[in-house]
Amino acid sequence: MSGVLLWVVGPKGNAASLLNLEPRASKKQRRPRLYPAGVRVVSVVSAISSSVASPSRSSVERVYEVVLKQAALVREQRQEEALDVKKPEEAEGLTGGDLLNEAYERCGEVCAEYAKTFYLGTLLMTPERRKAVWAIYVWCRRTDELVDGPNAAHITPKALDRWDKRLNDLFEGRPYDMYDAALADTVSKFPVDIQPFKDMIEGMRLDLRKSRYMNFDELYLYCYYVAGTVGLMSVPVMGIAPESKASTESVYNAALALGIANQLTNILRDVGEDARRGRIYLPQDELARAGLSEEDIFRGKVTDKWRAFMKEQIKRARKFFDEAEKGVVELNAKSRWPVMASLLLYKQILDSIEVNDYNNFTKRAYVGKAKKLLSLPVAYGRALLGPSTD
Ligand SMILES: CC(C)=CCC/C(C)=C/CC/C(C)=C/CC/C(C)=C/[C@@H]1[C@@H](COP(=O)(O)OP(=O)(O)O)[C@]1(C)CC/C=C(\C)CC/C=C(\C)CCC=C(C)C
Ligand SMILES: [Mn+2]
Repeated sequence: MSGVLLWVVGPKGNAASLLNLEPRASKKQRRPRLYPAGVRVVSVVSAISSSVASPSRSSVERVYEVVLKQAALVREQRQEEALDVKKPEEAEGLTGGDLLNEAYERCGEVCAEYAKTFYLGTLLMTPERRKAVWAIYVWCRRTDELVDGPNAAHITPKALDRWDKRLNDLFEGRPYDMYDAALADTVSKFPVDIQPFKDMIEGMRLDLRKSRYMNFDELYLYCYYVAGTVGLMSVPVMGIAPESKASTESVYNAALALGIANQLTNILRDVGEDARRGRIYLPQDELARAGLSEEDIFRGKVTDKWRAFMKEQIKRARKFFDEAEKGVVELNAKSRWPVMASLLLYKQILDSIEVNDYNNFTKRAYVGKAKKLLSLPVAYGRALLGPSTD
């Protein structure tokens, strides 16, 4: 893949590079690389904007507006399905093509490389849904890599503006490279709104300028941007079970909750690692109420105050997981299991923090292979439950 980061820092694209497919390399050479190495990035400051960034409302209210908008789009699709309008699976032959198939295949390779368990889970989905989830995954991974990858030190708000512009282009059917082409095809087939994608970029902008969160309201908005958005992007593709009687909004809320729960868990797992980068993704007011200072975090000593604080943070993350779990059973049958499995696996990171006696400063919480394997039949059993029908 060529020119991805170059495009971010300053497009060199021309009409021919809109579908930037390389000749197929040998299997060994084909390890997916998200960005070319050694690209110099120009530093220019730029203004930051977001449709959900308005200071007068709470974060929950702002995010809920996006949920409603996205839910309305999917409600329309469900009505069309009820009227037997052509489904994306059936439309495959109309939009297929070797280049597009190869683009999706590459997205699958990236998923398999970066998130093996998740990739295996997607194999349970229908081919169309699986390919679409891969395309979304790759876009999310690349977006995160901009601020967390090898070139992160050079990424500026201006570079993110370019990535944003490129997103607009692909939603309008003008993809810049093959990964974008896969996503462009996905968003043309499924009722996916651009807003959650834009909001994820906004989360990355936030990461460039902010390293402290005054209260949970601020942290919630950050978690929505970088993770809740993934839930909103995924539901239109995973689909809601046709027999589900749950409201579309409630399913979206559950999807949002899963993203928030995952990100809160990420944050709690990575406290030490983040502190070493000068970052504290914990609500400052709650830290103060627990009698903890920034120095306590940087010192990284597990004290009774820290344990008590962590217990509350873990309790809150678990509430979001519980909220999410109620929605998983409303998804299409073939999407339920992988989502439930990922939920159970991520939730267990919280258990592991407890097992580590809340030492998330120097001990990394992880879920061992045996526990991972055991989660699969448990997830299967819960996924079998199926949607609410009354
Ligand atoms: C009704 C219902 C419950 C539906 C399910 C909806 C659904 C599938 C939700 C998915 C939630 C999810 C997996 C969110 C991702 C959260 C996450 C971990 C975000 C990470 C952000 C930044 O984190 P940070 O930089 O702090 O951490 P790292 O050290 O970098 O890890 C992300 C890295 C953002 C980028 C996100 C991704 C690459 C994951 C994208 C995943 C998908 C598109 C597929 C989701 C599908 C399944 C089956 C889980
Ligand atoms: Mn990251």
